[in-house]
Amino acid sequence: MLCSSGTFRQLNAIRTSLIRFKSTSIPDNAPTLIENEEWLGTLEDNSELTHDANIESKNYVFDKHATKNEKFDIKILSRPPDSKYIKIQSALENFTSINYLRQYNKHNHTQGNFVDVRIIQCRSGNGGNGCISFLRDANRRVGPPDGGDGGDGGSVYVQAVEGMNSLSKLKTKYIAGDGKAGAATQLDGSRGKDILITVPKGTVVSWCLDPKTVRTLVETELEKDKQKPLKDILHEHKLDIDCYGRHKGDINPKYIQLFRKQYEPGEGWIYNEKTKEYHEEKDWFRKLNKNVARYDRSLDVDEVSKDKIPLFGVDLDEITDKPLCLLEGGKGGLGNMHFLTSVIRNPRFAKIGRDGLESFFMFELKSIADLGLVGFPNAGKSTILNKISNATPRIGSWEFTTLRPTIGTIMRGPGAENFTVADIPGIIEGAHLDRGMGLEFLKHIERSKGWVFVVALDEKDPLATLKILINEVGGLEKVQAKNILVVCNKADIGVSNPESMQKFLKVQEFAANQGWDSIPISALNDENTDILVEKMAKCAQNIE
Ligand SMILES: Nc1nc2c(ncn2[C@@H]2O[C@H](COP(=O)(O)OP(=O)(O)OP(=O)(O)O)[C@@H](O)[C@H]2O)c(=O)[nH]1
Repeated sequence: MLCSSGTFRQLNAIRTSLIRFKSTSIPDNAPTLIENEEWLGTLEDNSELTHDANIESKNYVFDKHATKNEKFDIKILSRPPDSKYIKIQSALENFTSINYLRQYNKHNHTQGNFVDVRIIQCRSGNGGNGCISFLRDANRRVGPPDGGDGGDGGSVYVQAVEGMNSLSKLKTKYIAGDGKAGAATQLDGSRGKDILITVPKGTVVSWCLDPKTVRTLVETELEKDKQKPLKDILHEHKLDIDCYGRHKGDINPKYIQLFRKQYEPGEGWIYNEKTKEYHEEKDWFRKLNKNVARYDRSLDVDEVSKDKIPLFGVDLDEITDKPLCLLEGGKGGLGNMHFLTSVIRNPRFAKIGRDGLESFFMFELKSIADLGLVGFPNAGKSTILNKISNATPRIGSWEFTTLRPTIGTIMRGPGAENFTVADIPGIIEGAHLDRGMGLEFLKHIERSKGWVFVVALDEKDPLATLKILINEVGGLEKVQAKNILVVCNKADIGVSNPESMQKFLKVQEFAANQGWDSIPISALNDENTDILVEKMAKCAQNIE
């Protein structure tokens, strides 16, 4: 395009003034000298910072989800004011999964897609480093500092969602992204990528040990005594842990304190051109660092207050609306633009980013269904589930057909609520004494609202069987805390035999004395199964 010389001169004048304006302007989002001095001034307070001041900042996030029941034995070693933390000691078995360790081959964890325990390594991202940079333009070789801050490291979150019923999709490692370093022209580094681990409703997430460390210990112990049961090894070894209460002054341990590998307050500088030693000799740097050390301490306090995991686990028994932060990313380091003061014109230093956190977590799927079927092998549990639900469990007339839980959803048509039922691995007599699969099976129905005891009427004494079952799952008192229904299956066998009727009546009387409902059915012939569904639906409702 052609233009007259006058217009050209005008355009040129505008361009020059724009360039001049740009080159001489002080960066607009960098803190000014006055702001920096004010900020450093606020750090001059000499009172001691304690993490008590901030203790509740993260706890409320977990409060709703921290498991209510104290599930295992702990010994208190010391408490404040004798120590900073509530120091506890507890057996190793509480911080690992026996089931997980028993099955060295990870494929053993699965039957189909069902996986109920995983030990997972998680790491939140490190913060990016602050940048050392100075504005440069045609007029100034070294202008004011303009090094941006490092980005914060990504965090690791967990959330219980609809539509999952296994932990099989979880990875063995989740690593959040590191924050990017800050850059010249006040550019802050980008935030590291967050990680969201989605799990099924009913998952409990607890802090645990690195399984490799535990295996090494187990192997060493087994070298000494090959016969020693795994359970005993894990029970005998104790672990000391630093804990914290629910709130300031609480002397009962509720949270495990996690610690970052972190620099000491006043450390964590990066220097350019001049060395650390050069700076440390200068009064102006020492004075600045005294204040910045206090800033570091405040970060420390903030981290300590956030880096806590409920001692007995995070109970995701409901869908969580918002993800819960398991490990928070490290904060990004300050760029040199924060250290411009009337004394320090050329801050050739910046702060490094804070470290992220690394930890192992045990994910256990605890409540897998509203109801759990409880019965010895061959009682007909799989057949029942097969008849009343969409599940297709394996059925066989031999013991231990069911090795992993099968979950069936019972659809009750419009207007009626559906419910889920789990057929769990067969209980055998002595399971509570660790025979067979031990009490592993119990954890799947521990949280179920109701238990459905299944006995077979072709047995000699179904009532005696029922009593043994009650004993195996923890005794009458424990059972009474649940909604209970007693099912007498195989009612077709000896149907014309009055003895069979007598067996049912005995069971019914015992059940009624406990306030429980009972029903005779023949799962095989589909007899009484419709009434069974109605009774089960009642059993699956919340206890008033
Ligand atoms: N006669 C008769 N046989 C039944 C009835 N219900 C189940 N059976 C048979 O009993 C055997 C065992 O049934 P399952 O349903 O596999 O028993 P289970 O309790 O699930 O057994 P595990 O999976 O080993 O715990 C099978 O041969 C079934 O056909 C019934 O009502 N009447």
